[in-house]
Amino acid sequence: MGELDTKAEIELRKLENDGQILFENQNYEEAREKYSALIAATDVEDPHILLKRARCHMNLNDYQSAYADAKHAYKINPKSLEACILCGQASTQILLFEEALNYFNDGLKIDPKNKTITLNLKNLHSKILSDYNEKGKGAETTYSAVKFCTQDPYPGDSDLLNLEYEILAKKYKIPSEDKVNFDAVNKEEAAKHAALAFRLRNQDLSSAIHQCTLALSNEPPNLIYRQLRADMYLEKGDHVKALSDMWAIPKQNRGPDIWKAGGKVLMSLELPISAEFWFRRATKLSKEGDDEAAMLFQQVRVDRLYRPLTAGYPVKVEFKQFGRGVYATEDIKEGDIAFVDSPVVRAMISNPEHKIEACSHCARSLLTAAQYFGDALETMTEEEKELVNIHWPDVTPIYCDDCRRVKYCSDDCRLEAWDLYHQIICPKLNPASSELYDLLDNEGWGIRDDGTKGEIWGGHYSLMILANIWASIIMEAKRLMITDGATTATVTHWAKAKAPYRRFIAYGTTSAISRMPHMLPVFRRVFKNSGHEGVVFNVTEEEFNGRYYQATCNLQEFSARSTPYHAFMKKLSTDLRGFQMIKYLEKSPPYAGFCGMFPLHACLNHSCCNNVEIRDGDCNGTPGVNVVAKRFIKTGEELFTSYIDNKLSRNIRRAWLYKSFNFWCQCPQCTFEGEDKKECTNCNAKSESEKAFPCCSKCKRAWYCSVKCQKEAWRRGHKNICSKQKSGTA
Ligand SMILES: C[S@@+](CC[C@H](N)C(=O)[O-])C[C@H]1O[C@@H](n2cnc3c(N)ncnc32)[C@H](O)[C@@H]1O
Repeated sequence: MGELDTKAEIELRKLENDGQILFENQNYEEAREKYSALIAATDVEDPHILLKRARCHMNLNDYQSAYADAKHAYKINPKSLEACILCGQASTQILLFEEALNYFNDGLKIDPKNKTITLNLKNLHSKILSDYNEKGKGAETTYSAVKFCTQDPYPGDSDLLNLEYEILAKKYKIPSEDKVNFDAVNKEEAAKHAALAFRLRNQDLSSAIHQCTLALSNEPPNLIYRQLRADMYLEKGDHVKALSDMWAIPKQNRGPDIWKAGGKVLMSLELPISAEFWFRRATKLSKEGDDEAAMLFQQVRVDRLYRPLTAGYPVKVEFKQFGRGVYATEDIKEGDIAFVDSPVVRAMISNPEHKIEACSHCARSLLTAAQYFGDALETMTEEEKELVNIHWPDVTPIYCDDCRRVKYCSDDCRLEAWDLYHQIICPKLNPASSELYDLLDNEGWGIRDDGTKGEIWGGHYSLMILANIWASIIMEAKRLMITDGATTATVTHWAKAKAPYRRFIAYGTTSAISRMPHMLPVFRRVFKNSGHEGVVFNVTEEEFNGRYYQATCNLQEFSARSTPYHAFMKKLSTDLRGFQMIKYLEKSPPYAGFCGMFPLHACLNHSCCNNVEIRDGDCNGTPGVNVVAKRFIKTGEELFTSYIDNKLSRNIRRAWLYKSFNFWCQCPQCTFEGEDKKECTNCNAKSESEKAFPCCSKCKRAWYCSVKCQKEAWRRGHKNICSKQKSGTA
């Protein structure tokens, strides 16, 4: 046996040596074959061999395979500098720029001065820039958010519409069906009064309206007179009467302008569903050419959806050129909380380095004394240990009774999670879902359907975000179906169940399925079983892509601000013996990281000179986010967060934002900062010599061809951004 082993070992070593020699002789094809044979022959996955094969792939321009091997090596040993570099290089080639940046940054944590990484980062930036230049700056001004937003009705809107019609009938005496008197038509008499009305319109509006009324009493079905009177009522500011006339014009005869004008009146009467209905018709009839109608539609919709969320905060959500945005309704002082928000869905971020337990439902930290104090706990005196025992809160997790794979901080959380989503993905009830937890435990790796081992989930965030979204949609559809006494979940049930997630926009340039082709079958297996016959949910390709990018665009990291350590400190401060613990309490506690989708926070647009920052904070007693003013924000001003590292140079910032979020940033920082030393930041004149233009002596981020340009730029806005402290989202 021993001899056989040795023989096999010799064979393996020979394969490795041959591979090395072939590689050195630049015969990458054959070297790759040797390494493949070596990998197939060994049970133990060796990151060194994987990296060697990855290098062969790189030289053969097979970047996808190089990335797969390098990532495999990185998974086995995330502390390998080589793996970080190769992962970064391969992902740069396949245009996964964010991944590349993350890998290079990981590498810099291991070796902060690594020259290869510095060079590769330069290469990455120039790749992003060439992408940016290719796509062109022509797109900069053509962006209009309204084109991306649907006008589909929300489930339940038809009931609300009927309610609004009742209000119109009762309060404003506008009947839902027009009851026009078609008897006694005297066209000649009518025409005389109408002619007078036209003549008087610019001199005496009230008399003109009176004449038009006489015309209509002589010829009630005349739609021209009715529209004329509606227009004049609008001019006079008598909106309800104007609406009454517009209402009396049969639907098929209303032109887009009437629908739009009626929508405006309904908007002013605070009847949003009817207003949406009228603006929708105006948009449709104008063949989507009427941007004002489309914009008004979104403004009404946003107001009705977000007003409940902003109640009690000095902010409101409005729809403008860049879509939804958050605006101050009162002055907000520096350091004040503008609003707090809790996630509609959340999941823990996997951090194999320090795994801090937390409640998987509400994100409360379950940090133990052993995790905080480490080895010091062993060496403490008996009295000190006693202090820890008495004052460290009980953080024993409560497991799901059935699967025992999910932890909670309390029975309340366990029960709530069960009711809202967990029973759909509890492995005890739905065995297929154990795959999800296995993938979580293995950072997205597992055995694929074709029997090979490799990465299955390749997202930047926890796959439980998507799992929890779908599970909660299924649970809600099921609940609605049972409440209605139905045996199958209807289209309306599904639409209502999905409604909370319609608030989040999605943007992505590549297909999530092509990025991780092995994941969709797993989700399909898990969600086809809801434990209820009439509730069948198919994770379609569109659903997978859409939700994947919804999460990508809107997720925010957060963690519980108050941890068991803080509770311990508080209790200790009331204990006279507490002082002896001070020496152990210097380091801040480790946090359990979560990511979540927050409905109001997701409306914050980006600026490179952001005026708010996101901090961890409680919302209704559970961990959420606080949106805090970084400086004084005037009433009416928009609140901006930052999506990126603001310290990057202008062109890199803009290229990143374009690539990841599909917009060219036009914030003051981008407007009044230059990127080319030989181009005047103010007038765009190019330097005729090799010499750069003189730069702003303060911030050194703008170049001017003349003192005149410098002064002009300063006045126009450079002074507001010059030397402003740059910071990313906290
Ligand atoms: C998290 S959302 C912010 C809210 C978004 N405006 C909406 O209507 O849902 C991110 C998206 O908002 C838009 N956006 C954010 N900041 C922007 C800016 N400074 N200029 C143009 N569009 C921006 C982009 O479409 C981006 O993909």
